[in-house]
Parts: sequence; structure tokens; C-alpha cells
Amino acid sequence: MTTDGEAPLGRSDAWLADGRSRLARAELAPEAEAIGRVEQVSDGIARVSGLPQVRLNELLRFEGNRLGFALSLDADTIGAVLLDGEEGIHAGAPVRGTGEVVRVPVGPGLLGRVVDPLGRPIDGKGPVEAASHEPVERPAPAIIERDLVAEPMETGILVVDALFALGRGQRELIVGDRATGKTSVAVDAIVNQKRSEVICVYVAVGQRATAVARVVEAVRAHGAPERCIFVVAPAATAPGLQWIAPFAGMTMAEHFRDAGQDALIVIDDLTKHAATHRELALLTREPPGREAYPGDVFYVHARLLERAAKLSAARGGGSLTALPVAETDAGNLSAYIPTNLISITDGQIVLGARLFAANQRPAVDVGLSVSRVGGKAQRKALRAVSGRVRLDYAQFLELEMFTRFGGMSDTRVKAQIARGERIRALLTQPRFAGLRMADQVALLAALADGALDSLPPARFSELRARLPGHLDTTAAAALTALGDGSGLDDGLRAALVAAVAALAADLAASPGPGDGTEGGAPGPGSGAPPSTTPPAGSAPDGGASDGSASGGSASGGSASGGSAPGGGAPGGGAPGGDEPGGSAPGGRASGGSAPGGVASGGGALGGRAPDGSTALLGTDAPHGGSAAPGTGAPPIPGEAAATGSVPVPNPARPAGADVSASPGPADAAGTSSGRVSDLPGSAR
Ligand SMILES: Nc1ncnc2c1ncn2[C@@H]1O[C@H](COP(=O)(O)OP(=O)(O)OP(=O)(O)O)[C@@H](O)[C@H]1O
Repeated sequence: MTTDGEAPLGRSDAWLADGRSRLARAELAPEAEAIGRVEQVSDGIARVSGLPQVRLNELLRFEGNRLGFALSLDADTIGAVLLDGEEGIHAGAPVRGTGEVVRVPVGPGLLGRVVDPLGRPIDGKGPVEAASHEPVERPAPAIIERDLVAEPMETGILVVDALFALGRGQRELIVGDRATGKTSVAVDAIVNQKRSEVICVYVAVGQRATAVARVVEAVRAHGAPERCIFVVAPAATAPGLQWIAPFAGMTMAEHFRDAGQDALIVIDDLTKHAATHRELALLTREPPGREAYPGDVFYVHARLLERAAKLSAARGGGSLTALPVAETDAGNLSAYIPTNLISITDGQIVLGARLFAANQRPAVDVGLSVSRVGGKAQRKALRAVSGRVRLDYAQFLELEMFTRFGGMSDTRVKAQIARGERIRALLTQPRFAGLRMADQVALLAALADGALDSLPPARFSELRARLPGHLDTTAAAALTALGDGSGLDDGLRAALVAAVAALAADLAASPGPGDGTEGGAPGPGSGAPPSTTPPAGSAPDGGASDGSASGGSASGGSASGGSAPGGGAPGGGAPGGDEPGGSAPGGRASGGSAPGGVASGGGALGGRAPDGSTALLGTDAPHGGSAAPGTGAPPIPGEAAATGSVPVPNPARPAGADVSASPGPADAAGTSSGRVSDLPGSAR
């Protein structure tokens, strides 16, 4: 051996000696690792045996590093919800407990990102930088850690900010039938936060991927996406992921709340979350209760929404406002999940399908909506001018119904109706056209002082669009004074009203666009062609839908051609008469533009007549039902009515069935007050 040859031998000897000494120092002891076994996999659930020490909600690791969590613990097996799908997981595969619960990344690194409920990016913008990882299930702040809701959360939507003001830290349910604008109200609230410092989290549970993409796009186009997080679990994702999505979103929002910031979370929607919870519960063989939901569905949503709170100064003074969304079926607010959520939250914004079809958008039903804590948080100036609006509007809705039956020529009543029509036109607001608080104050003060009386309601949309710029130039001092949060003194009010009056006079003097866009339309025969009028609940975005009903208020005409979707029985449809119980010409309901005056019978989609009366809405037309002739128009929810047969949707009734011949239970329900009891199905 050469010297060269000995050197490597010496190094390996040293390595061997070092290894031996370390081995001698090592304390060898047996270590137990519990490895369970998958017994069965189906429908996103794995039944696992052999892991007796696993705790509820513990994270489990399956083969291929796939994750799941323990949802139910039985004597011998665990019902585990799979978070990454079932691929590669088969009976007999090993499972390990982790001793951990499900955690998600939190922190500013998530802002502007679209992530799945585990915080994994799905927007192709690279990995998320997390400040830390927090459990998805966390306890709600204790009472002592909370403060009163005292600051407004402005949505920019006049009807909400003026009549159902929200406060930071409040939980307000947005509830309504399918396609009544629930998401739009929530997204408008998010978009409006571009004027504030509020962090927004939008959680999509069980939505169509295209609908989610539209929301993300809308916020990117109109809002402040750099302060938004999108947590997305579309309908096609594993039920386990959909289940944790609201909890994950809440944890991400809580991070900002706990850092003393203000956050807003929209959960769209909890009805689908409840359905996922029911699905998982049934698959893990939990005993079903009412409507087959497991008994803990109330607890699941209560513990989720209790995490929204306004924190005390000692805890940093941050707030988390929650806007959960719930879907009703045929306006039935008394179904299990909507009633649960109504009782958990601090109020609800109810969206009505008939109002929506009548082009009253946002279709907020002022009779059924309420905000239980936000009123105290409303800005003083806005409170000063919005006080009478709700009362005036509610009175108008009742009066309007009575005027449908003719008579009521009293000048005082006429004035009230005219005022109500103006309120209605003012409360109609397109999407992404949020108003500043000062704009809202100016509009409502001008309305109350009669400064808008010379402007036809059809021109209000122009007024609203031009108002912010006009106030900026003509009433800058008043805007500054209002921005200070002070109340509305007489001088300030006069300045704002004068500015709005000047703009209204300017508009009144200039020629209008010809066809109204809301709140009644100008001339007879200006109804939208039936072929372009969407059926109730399927109106497309913006202008097209705006034009359909309100623009479609041809007065005194007869029902225009086309048949209502789903057809209508002879005698139903939209009669052209403007008398109550007017003679139905026996035609089919036309799409859109029910003629002016009082539409009678069922099945017409329509708008508002220039005289302010509400044409019959086609809520039952798509179902094919039709009302008997001469039954009178059904009330818009919130209005009183004493009609006989009410053309309400009745899922139990087969398509094409004649309402008058076989009145369904919903028809028998009283229609006297527009309250919950009047809603279809609620009397049952
Ligand atoms: N203020 C508004 N002005 C004009 N169009 C509106 C307004 N609000 C909503 N819409 C339109 O109504 C349609 C339904 O709205 P949206 O999707 O928000 O309803 P939804 O109740 O959330 O529906 P889904 O039940 O499918 O979730 C959309 O096409 C939307 O653009």
C-alpha cells in the first residue's frame, strides 16, 4: 500500500469510529406509531379502523400524503372526511393520525389571492406567503372581549345604508330565492370597501365555478382586490373542502380582526354549506333530524358566525362583520336553515323574487328586512334624513295596493303615492354604483324637502349617476363638513338640498333618454318587447334587465304577444285592463311589460305602470300555473292585499295546473300583511 492508499483508509476508520460512538450514545427505545386502516371509501368519506386515540376534527394522513379529518367517532371506526378527493385511497390502505387539527395560512400574504379552503393558491400566482398557520376552528371571542357595534359598515347601497344600516362587527343575513341578487348585494358591499380600509374575504361554497369567476372579476374591475381574499370551494370540489371553507375564511379574516383592523366576510352561501353538512352527516350515519339535517346544524352555523365580532379596545378594537347568504325556496323564510340563520344573525336583508322581477333592484323587501344593531352605528347625518323614508315607503306600499282597486282620489293620498314612487325610484340602484354617505344624505334630504318633485322618477338614475361629480364641484364645503362625522345642521342640509335641486332642475330642463330605466316609464306603448324580456329570476346583467320591467310599463295596452315561460291556461295571463279583476282576454301571459294599471290574473311578467301601480309579476309563469281571470293582482311582499287567488309559485303543483281550479295551500294563505305568514309555503 502506498501512502496515498492509506489516507482514505484512515478517513473511513475515523468515520466508523464516530458512527460507533454515536450509536453507543443513542438511547434506543421502541416507539409506537398508530397506523390505522381504511375499511371503506365512498362519496368523499373514508371509514377508518385501528386509530382509537384520534380526536374529533383531528387531521389524518392517508397514503400519498392525502389529508382528511375525523368528523365522527364511533366505537370501532372513524368517519373521516377526505380533503383531497378519493383517488389513490383504497380499502386496506394505511392511515396515520397527526395529533393536529386542520390549519390554514393567515396573514397579509393572502391579500389579493384566490385560494382553496386549505389556503393553497389556485390563481397561478405562485405560493402564498403565510404569517402563520391557524386552526380553522377557533373559539369565538368571549363577551368580555367584545365591544358594542358602533361604527357603520357602509355598503354604498342606498336601501341598505339608509333603512337597514350595518355596523362593523354585525352579522347580517342576505336571504332570498334563487337569482334574486343576493350575491350582487354582498359583492357591492365588498366593492364599496374601496372607499374604506376594510379587508374583505369572499367565501364561495358550492357555487358554480363561472359564478365565482364573475365575482372575482367584478371585484377586480370595480373594487379593491388588493385588500380581498377569495376562498373558493366550488360545487365540484370534495364535500370536505366545501365544509371547511367558511371556517377557513373566518380564520383568515380573524387574523386582521385580531390585529386591530376591520374585516368583512361574505359567505356565499350557507344553505349550500348546510346541504354539504347534511350530506356528510348522513354518510357518516349521524341520525337525521328535521329536513334530514343532523341535529348539530344550528350549532355548526352558530359557532361559525359567533366569531364575527367587534373587539374591545383591550383586544385591539378590531372588527369582523359577517354577511352570510342563504337561499330560500319559493320565498319560504320559515324553512329550517333560513330560520336558523335568521335567529343566529343580527338581522336580515330579504330579497323578493317579485320585486326583482318588477325590476326593483336591489329587490330588498323593506317589510321583511331588519337590522337589529346597525341603526345605532348609522352616521348621524344619514339617520337624520332616513328616519321618515321607511315609514313613508311602507305607507305608500299599502296605499298603492288599495289604489289598485280604484277610488282613492284624495289629493293627500295622491301626494303620498307620488312621494312613494319617488322613494322607490331612488332606492332602485344598479350594480357597482355605490353611493358615498354624503350622496345618500343629499338625495334623501332633497327627497324629503320636495326638491325632486319636479323630476320624473324615470330620470332618477341619471340624477344618481351625476350626483357625486356635481356635489364635488358645487358643495365641496358641505362634503368636508359631513366627512367630519358631524350631524346635519340646517345650513349643511340647505346647501346639499340646493345642490341636488339645481341638478334636478338641470335634468328636468334637458330632454330625457326617451325610455325610462327605472321606476316607471314615460309613454304608452313603451314596453319592452316580450321576446327580449327574461322570465322572473333570469334577468341578465345591468341594462338589459333594467329595461325590461320598468321600461316595460306600457300603459293601458293589452298584453303583448308571446307566451309566458311554462305557458298559461286560458283566462290567466296578463290582461290588458286597468281595472281590478279586469277582463282577461284569455290570452297567454306575455313576457315582460304587463300593461299599465292593475294587471289581473296570473302569469305576466311586468313592470310598474306610470301610474305607479305594479303590474303582475310572473312568479308563477315559469311553473306554468295561471290564475283565474279577475283575481286581481297579487301584492308585492310587504304590501297588504285581500285578493283571492294569488299566483304564487307552488312547487307541489304540476306545471300547467290551473290555480283557480285547484287552489294550492299557498293560495289559501292569507295575503293581508306581506309578513312571513304570507310567503308561499310559510302557512303550511
Ligand atoms: N341592482 C341590480 N341591478 C341590475 N341587475 C342586478 C342587480 N342586482 C342583481 N342583478 C342581476 O341579477 C342577476 C342575479 O343576481 P345574483 O347572481 O347576485 O343573484 P343570486 O341570488 O346570488 O343568484 P344565485 O341564487 O344563483 O346565487 C344577475 O344577473 C345580476 O347581474
